[in-house]
Amino acid sequence: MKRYAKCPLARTCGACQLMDYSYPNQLEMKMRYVDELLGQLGPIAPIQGMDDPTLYRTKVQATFGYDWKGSLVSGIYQEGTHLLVPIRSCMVQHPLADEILKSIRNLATRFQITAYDEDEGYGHLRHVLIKISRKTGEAIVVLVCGQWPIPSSDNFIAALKQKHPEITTIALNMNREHTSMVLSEIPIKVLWGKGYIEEELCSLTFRISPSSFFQVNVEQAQVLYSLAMRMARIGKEDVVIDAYCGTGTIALIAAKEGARYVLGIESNEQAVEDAKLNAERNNLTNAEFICADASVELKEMAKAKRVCDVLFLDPPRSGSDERFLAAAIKLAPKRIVYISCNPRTLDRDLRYLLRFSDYQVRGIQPVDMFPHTEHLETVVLLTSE
Ligand SMILES: C[S@@+](CC[C@H](N)C(=O)[O-])C[C@H]1O[C@@H](n2cnc3c(N)ncnc32)[C@H](O)[C@@H]1O
Repeated sequence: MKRYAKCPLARTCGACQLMDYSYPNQLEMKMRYVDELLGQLGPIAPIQGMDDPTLYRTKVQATFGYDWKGSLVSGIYQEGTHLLVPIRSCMVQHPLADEILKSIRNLATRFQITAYDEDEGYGHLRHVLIKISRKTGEAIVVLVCGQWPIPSSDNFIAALKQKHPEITTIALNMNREHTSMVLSEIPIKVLWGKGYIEEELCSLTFRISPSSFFQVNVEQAQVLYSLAMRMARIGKEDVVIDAYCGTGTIALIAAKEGARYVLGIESNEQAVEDAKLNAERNNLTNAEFICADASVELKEMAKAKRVCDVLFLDPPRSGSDERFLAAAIKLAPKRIVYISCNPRTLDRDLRYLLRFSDYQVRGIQPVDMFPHTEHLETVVLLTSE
């Protein structure tokens, strides 16, 4: 395992809660946590960590404000506070993000673009969201603003593009809400560029738009999805459902594995558009995508007695819900593969499935998708045989 220097900001910034521990110790702690929570439910395989647990994040969000000298800074709020910790370099983020943020700070100062003051409801730049492709090196930059236009907006965009030819999209999200959410509900508007980046995952190409979900650690996402596919054992005759499918990653990998038919269900319209284009881009004609609430759709499918051999679900941190889980039991797939970024809601949902059906947990596989933080992903296989 590669040696790395500990981050000097870890204690102040608070995003990397485990930075004080060596990486092997972090993996041990995560393993113990999963064991305490899920150990009674089924066998747990050793956690899959990274060889080099640094510079892995390809999605970066920074908040803008001022330091005590009045200079424009960007960073993150200290956990649970409104105290902005200025960050110039982060050891878990892709290095291009630090460079782009530095340029934005310099250009904003030059063009007298101010940081948005949430309490006063006054100022321009509130946050910047950056998404980077490891494969192509391209980047999307979303300017989250309380006011638009910002001073010299055209010159600012031209100068940013010139400084970073890697940026292929610059977009705007207006956010004047009193909220901790970075993006508001107002649709993101592309100001310049093609509107997406392309990433490679498990030998497929994926288009990622500014608002679509995509795993932030691409290297570990490949590990996660490969393990999920191994659990799913997809056969040539299998009908597969990928619920909460995002841009279609799991669905399309299952389609490539040779499933007869794959249906992806996702509630974010832009992500569904991306998923459809991703199917075309990868010449996969055995996958379809619909924009719907996963619980509503699965309930309809169960009512219509639709066939499903393998059901993947990869819900947000809040987990799935009883309507979805009850419909999954009724649909009776041969295998359920549950991918979760929150062991607590995973535990809650698994207990529901075990209580109200004959499904048994056959395998639990933790994957360290977020080294140095307290977060992790877990894949679980359930069958009723
Ligand atoms: C953890 S992400 C998983 C995405 C995808 N499987 C991947 O790995 O890229 C969860 C996804 O669920 C979607 N989502 C949230 N609530 C939903 C719902 N009720 N019905 C369908 N999709 C939902 C989100 O938009 C997001 O794309």
